[in-house]
Amino acid sequence: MTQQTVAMLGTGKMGEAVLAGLLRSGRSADRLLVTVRRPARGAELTEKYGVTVVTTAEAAERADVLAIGTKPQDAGALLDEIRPSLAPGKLVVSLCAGLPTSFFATRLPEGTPVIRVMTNTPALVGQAMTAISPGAHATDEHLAVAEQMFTPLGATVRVPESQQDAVTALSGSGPAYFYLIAEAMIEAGVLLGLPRQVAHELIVQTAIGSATMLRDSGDHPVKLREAVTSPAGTTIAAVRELEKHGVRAALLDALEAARDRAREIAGQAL
Ligand SMILES: NC(=O)C1=CN([C@@H]2O[C@H](COP(=O)(O)OP(=O)(O)OC[C@H]3O[C@@H](n4cnc5c(N)ncnc54)[C@H](OP(=O)(O)O)[C@@H]3O)[C@@H](O)[C@H]2O)C=CC1
Ligand SMILES: O=C(O)[C@@H]1CCC=N1
Repeated sequence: MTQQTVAMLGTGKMGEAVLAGLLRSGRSADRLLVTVRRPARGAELTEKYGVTVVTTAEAAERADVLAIGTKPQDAGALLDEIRPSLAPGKLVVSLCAGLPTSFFATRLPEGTPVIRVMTNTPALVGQAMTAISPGAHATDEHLAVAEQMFTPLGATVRVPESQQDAVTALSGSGPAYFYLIAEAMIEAGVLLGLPRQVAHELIVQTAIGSATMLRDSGDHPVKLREAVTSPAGTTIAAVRELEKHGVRAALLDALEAARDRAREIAGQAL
């Protein structure tokens, strides 16, 4: 399959992570266009990645794939800019949390194929988790184009669009939860008297080791946790505190809140 030209419309934290991931995976910079709201941001992206900054109209004309990387709240205004210049056959790929493909379809020319993806910032290091859902006019060929775009950035999975708000709560926001836990564990190390840098190194390597075992062993997390938890040992003393403080229930509530917020964002944008 030939490399398509991808335009990232709205290149902030997530757009940049995808852009960097695409370049890192071997896509050439001359197949990548970006649009920005502020010229200084455009200059920064060109200097860092060698990509071309274009107007929204140029992106709509030149790119095969238009990736929407604005905040959901800014997507409507962007679509108003795209609509007059969008030629038939262009694929629109939304990175936006909450917004259904119908949000895009109703604001773009009839028949425009739209794919909704939920990816995450580890795209920067080739470890993204991307969930892909086709909208009304997206064919298997369009899905293949989206997969060709995101597979080099990490893992991909196809999900029904109805599951995308849940996906957003789990893997879209997921890195933030792991960083929060890492931050808290490093603080605990400081509380226990370790130098901050040592605590940082211990927790980062422990996170990498644990994540690698989770992925590579194929074992359920319960089995891996039990293997660490010696009878009358140290781990069970900590686990008792975590359970006492409701960490499990907090995570259930937290992810439900994230899912609900995705729905609310959609409700506000429609
Ligand atoms: N951050 C994350 O981890 C994830 C984010 N997402 C989704 O990705 C999208 C972007 O999020 P994030 O990167 O965090 O947000 P940012 O605010 O960092 O990025 C959005 C970018 O869009 C730019 N922008 C807004 N309107 C326009 C326009 N009309 N033309 C060109 N550029 C425009 C903004 O410019 P300016 O700099 O002027 O504000 C900004 O650079 C959201 O929809 C979010 O739901 C999905 C998964 C994970
Ligand atoms: O916080 C957000 O809304 C975005 C979507 C998923 C991760 N970050």
